[in-house]
Amino acid sequence: MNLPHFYPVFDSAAWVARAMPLGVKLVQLRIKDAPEDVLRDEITIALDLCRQHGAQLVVNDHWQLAIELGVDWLHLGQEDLDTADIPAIRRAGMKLGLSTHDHAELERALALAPDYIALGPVYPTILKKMKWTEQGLDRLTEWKARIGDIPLCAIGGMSVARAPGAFAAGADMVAAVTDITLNADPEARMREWLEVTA
Ligand SMILES: Cc1ncc(COP(=O)(O)OP(=O)(O)O)c(N)n1
Ligand SMILES: Cc1nc(C(=O)O)sc1CCOP(=O)(O)O
Ligand SMILES: [Mg+2]
Repeated sequence: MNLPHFYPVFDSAAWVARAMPLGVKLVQLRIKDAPEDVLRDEITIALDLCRQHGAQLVVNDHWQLAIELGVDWLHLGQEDLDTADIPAIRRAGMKLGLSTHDHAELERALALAPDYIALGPVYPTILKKMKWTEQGLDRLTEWKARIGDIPLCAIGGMSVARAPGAFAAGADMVAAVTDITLNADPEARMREWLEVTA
């Protein structure tokens, strides 16, 4: 499967609106802790924006809403897998990306035949508290050898400067949050990302 190499992750449709005119073709909407009506509105707006611009929207966590709203892609972590209805997600024709952080999680993910596998945190992240320390680039190489043709996404502390190293180590895609959202000029930063991942 040919997925774009740049995969920004945002917490609102407003960010998706900023990314679309720049030519971003794959974006994740990752909204934690919002009421269902807000989530529904945000996903609907982001989905419309992505469709207008020929981009793919990945919804994080909220698989029931993603099915209801006709989203094509879903991202789930290991805890999400404990409660998600994978057969229902597959029946809805959705493609699935899964988080992994250790070997057991990787084997669990592979058993579900995902459409991409994410490994993180490749570098330390300031976005959220995690029990895993940085995985490092060698781990990306190890993951790629194990998963073969399944696209591998590097996440956690990724930056424009770090992206080439992740690709050289075996990543097919690089996901980033704060390198964009905390930048003084997020649009310029996204353009840099598009250049380095072209
Ligand atoms: C591309 C990508 N990789 C990993 C994650 C993390 O998912 P998860 O472990 O479920 O944690 P939350 O993002 O839900 O806090 C992701 N969202 N995207
Ligand atoms: C949401 C997320 N998941 C991770 C994982 O390792 O599963 S790391 C991460 C945060 C990514 O944000 P930033 O690019 O700002 O480090
Ligand atoms: Mg999750």
